[in-house]
Amino acid sequence: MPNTIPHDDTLHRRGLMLILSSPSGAGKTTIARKLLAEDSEIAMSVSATTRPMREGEVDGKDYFFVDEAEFERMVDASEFYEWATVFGNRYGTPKAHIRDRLKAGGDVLFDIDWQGTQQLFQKAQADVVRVFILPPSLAELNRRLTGRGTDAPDVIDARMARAQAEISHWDGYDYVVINDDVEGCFEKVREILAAERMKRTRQTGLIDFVRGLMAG
Ligand SMILES: Nc1ncnc2c1ncn2[C@@H]1O[C@H](COP(=O)(O)OP(=O)(O)OP(=O)(O)O)[C@@H](O)[C@H]1O
Ligand SMILES: Nc1nc2c(ncn2[C@@H]2O[C@H](COP(=O)(O)O)[C@@H](O)[C@H]2O)c(=O)[nH]1
Repeated sequence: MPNTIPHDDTLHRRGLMLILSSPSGAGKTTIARKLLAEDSEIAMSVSATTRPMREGEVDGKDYFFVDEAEFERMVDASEFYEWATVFGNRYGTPKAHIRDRLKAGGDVLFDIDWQGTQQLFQKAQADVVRVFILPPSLAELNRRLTGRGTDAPDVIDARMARAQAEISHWDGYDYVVINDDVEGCFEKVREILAAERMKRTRQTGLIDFVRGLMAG
């Protein structure tokens, strides 16, 4: 049995599913982009949506933009891990590639709402890490949605009107982080990810190493 310390620990643990949820505009996408830029062990789950594409978004990178009929076909064909209607549009997490990536020890990052989080947690409890991001205030949330400049005033109003209902799901998460400043929030999410990666139950590759130590 091997009793040397495994060097490449990506080969020695199961991947995890890191979920970021928040009311719209609190900063999930901002934190997710930073994480993806700095951490090569995590990859984004790209959702499918019926929402119209925003300026600057890229099909296949930000979302797979599909029409109602295609979304319905994907639901019928069981192509989604989870799906939900959010702000009047449909969003879903395609299964393709996620299972294989987790098995190979790669992590997957999800930017999904509380409904999707509940569904993923029911299906893959042991692999799921749930992080809820709060804005420092509702006024600041409004400023961020407006300042982003991607949505019409009626869309922003609808998202603000849902903000408190979204926040009410905060207690269905393992971690809650206030996104007051981007760097501070990002550091906290990074620390959560680092600690979760070290969980004994995920470090399957250590079993042989520990057995070797125990055997002397
Ligand atoms: N800590 C922060 N301070 C100031 N502005 C921020 C902060 N975090 C994010 N922002 C800005 O707020 C806006 C909304 O952020 P972002 O798009 O990341 O939110 P989101 O939670 O992904 O929203 P949605 O759910 O609608 O996709 C962006 O313009 C972003 O640059
Ligand atoms: N349940 C799911 N929710 C999703 C998914 N992809 C995104 N979302 C959530 O939708 C809202 C709005 O997103 P936006 O890009 O239109 O601003 C936000 O809360 C996302 O987290 C998904 O696949 N499943």
